[in-house]
Amino acid sequence: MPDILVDGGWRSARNGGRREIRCPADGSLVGEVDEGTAEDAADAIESAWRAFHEGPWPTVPASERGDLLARVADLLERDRAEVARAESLDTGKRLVESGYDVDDVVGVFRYYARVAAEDAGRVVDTGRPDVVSRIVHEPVGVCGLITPWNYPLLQTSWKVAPALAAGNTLVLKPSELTPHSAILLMRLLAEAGLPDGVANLVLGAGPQVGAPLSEDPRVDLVSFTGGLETGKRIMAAAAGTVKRVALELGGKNPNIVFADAHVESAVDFALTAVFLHSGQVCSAGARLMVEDSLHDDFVDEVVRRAEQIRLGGPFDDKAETGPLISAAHLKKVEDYVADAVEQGAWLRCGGARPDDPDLTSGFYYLPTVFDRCDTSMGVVHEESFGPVLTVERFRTEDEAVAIANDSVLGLAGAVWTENAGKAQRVAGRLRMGTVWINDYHPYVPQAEWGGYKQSGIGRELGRAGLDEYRETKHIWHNVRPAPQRWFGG
Ligand SMILES: NC(=O)c1ccc[n+]([C@@H]2O[C@H](COP(=O)([O-])OP(=O)(O)OC[C@H]3O[C@@H](n4cnc5c(N)ncnc54)[C@H](O)[C@@H]3O)[C@@H](O)[C@H]2O)c1
Ligand SMILES: C[N+](C)(C)CC=O
Repeated sequence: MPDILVDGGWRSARNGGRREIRCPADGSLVGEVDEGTAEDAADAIESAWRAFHEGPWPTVPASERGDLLARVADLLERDRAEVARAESLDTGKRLVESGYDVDDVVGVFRYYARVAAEDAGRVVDTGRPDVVSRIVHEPVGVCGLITPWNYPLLQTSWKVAPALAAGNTLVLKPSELTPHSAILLMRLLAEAGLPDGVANLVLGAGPQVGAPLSEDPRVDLVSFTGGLETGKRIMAAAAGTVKRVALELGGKNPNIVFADAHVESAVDFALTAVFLHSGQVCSAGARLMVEDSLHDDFVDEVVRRAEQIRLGGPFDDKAETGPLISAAHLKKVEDYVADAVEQGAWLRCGGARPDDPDLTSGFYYLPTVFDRCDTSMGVVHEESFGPVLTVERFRTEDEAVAIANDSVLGLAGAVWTENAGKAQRVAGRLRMGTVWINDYHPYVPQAEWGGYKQSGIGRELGRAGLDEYRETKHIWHNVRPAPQRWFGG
C-alpha cells in the first residue's frame, strides 16, 4: 500500500522512489516505504491549503474538533500493541518503552480534546459604551510539521493534536528513519472522521521534502523538532515568507546534585537521566554536576551501576536500553568520545561498542562516563545524543548555578537537595524551560515544554502549546457610527 497521503488519498512518490527501513537493533528489514520529493511535498501543501481555505475544518465548532481528538485517543488505545511494535521496529527502542510512549500520546490527544473548546476569546472593555470589542482566536492556517526519530509518534502528537484542536490543516513530515507510526496515525485520523486534505503526510529526506515546508508561501507555520543546525536552516528559510516558526531543539542538560541530596535516589536518577533510550533524549541529563564533598563516592556508584546496564533489542526482556538509531549516529557518538579523551576528560567506563556477539549487528554503544570535566571543554557544551555522561564538580550554590548556565542551550535541568529553599532558589536561577527538583524526565500534557536560548523558540504542550497554532484577532464594533469630522469638511 502506498505511504504518501495527499487530499485523503494514499499514493506513491511521483518519481517512484522507495526507501528501506531497517531495525537499528539488528539490521533486519522492517519494510519499504515511498520516498517523496519536493513535488510530493508541493502536492501535500496544495491539499492542505485547499482544505484550509475551502474546507469545513477551520470552522467546525471547537467542541467537535475536540470530540474527534478524543476518538483518535480511543483508537490509539485500541491499537496500542500495533503502534508500539511499529515504533520499536523503527527505533530499536524496547517494546515496553514504546508502549509507554503510546500511552503518553493518548494523553496528549485527550488533553487537547478537552481544551480545544476552552478559552474561545474574551470581551474587552474599551471604555467606550458604543463599542463592542472582542478578542477571538482563529487557526493560523497551513502548518508544516517536521519531526525527529527518537520519540517519533510522541513528538508528532505534540504538534498534530494542538494543530487540529485549533482548526488548522497540516502536512506532516516524519523522520525518514522512522516513518511507520506516522502512517498508522494518519489512518487513525481518517478513521476518526477527519475530513480529506486536513492532514497530509509526506515521507522522505529533510532537504527534499522538509525544506519546502519552511519555504513555500502557502505554509503559514512551520513547527520543527530536531537538531540545532537543522533548526537554524529552517528558521532562515522561513524568514523569506515570514512564517510563524516553532523550534524544539537540543539540550546539554545539567543534573545538579548537592551534598544534602537523597543520595540513593540521586544516583538512581543520574543513570536514568542520561542512559534512558541510550541518551537519545533531548532532555537527557548528560551533564552531571556533583558537589565537591559528595563527588567521589557518588561518581564511583554511578560508574559501578552504569557498567551493569544490559543492552538489547526491542523484544529482549532482559534488556534495559537499546541501540543507537543508525551507523551514522554511532559514528557521531564515537567521535564525541574521542574528542572527550582528546580534551583531557577521564574515561571511567564504556567508551566502546559492546563485545557481546549478539549485539554486533546492531548500533550499540556502552554506557560511558567521563569524570574531571569542566566548562573549558567543548564536550561539556555539546550534545552527544548518545549514552555519554560528562561529570563536573562544584563547591557552592552560586558556582553550581553559574556553571549550569554557562551554555548556549537551555532545554532542561534538575536539582537534587533536601533543602527546599535551596532547591527553589536554584530552580529560579536556571535558564531552562524545564527544571525538575528531586526527579528527572517526567513531562505531562498539561505543562508547557520548550527551550530557553538556543534550545528553541515557542512552547509545546499546555495552553501555550495550543496558542502556537492560533492567531489572535481583535474585532472592534462601533454600534453607533457617527461622522468624526477629523478633517473638518
Ligand atoms: N526539544 C525537544 O523537545 C526535542 C525532542 C526530540 C529531539 N530533539 C532534538 O532532535 C535532535 C535529534 O533528532 P534528528 O537527528 O532527527 O534531528 P534532525 O535535525 O537531523 O532531523 C529532524 C527532522 O528534520 C528533517 N530535516 C533535516 N534537514 C532538513 C531541512 N533542511 N529542512 C527541513 N527539514 C529537515 C529530518 O528529515 C527530520 O525529519 C537532537 O538534537 C535532539 O535534541 C529535541
Ligand atoms: C521531549 N521528550 C522528552 C519526550 C523527548 C525528547 O527527546
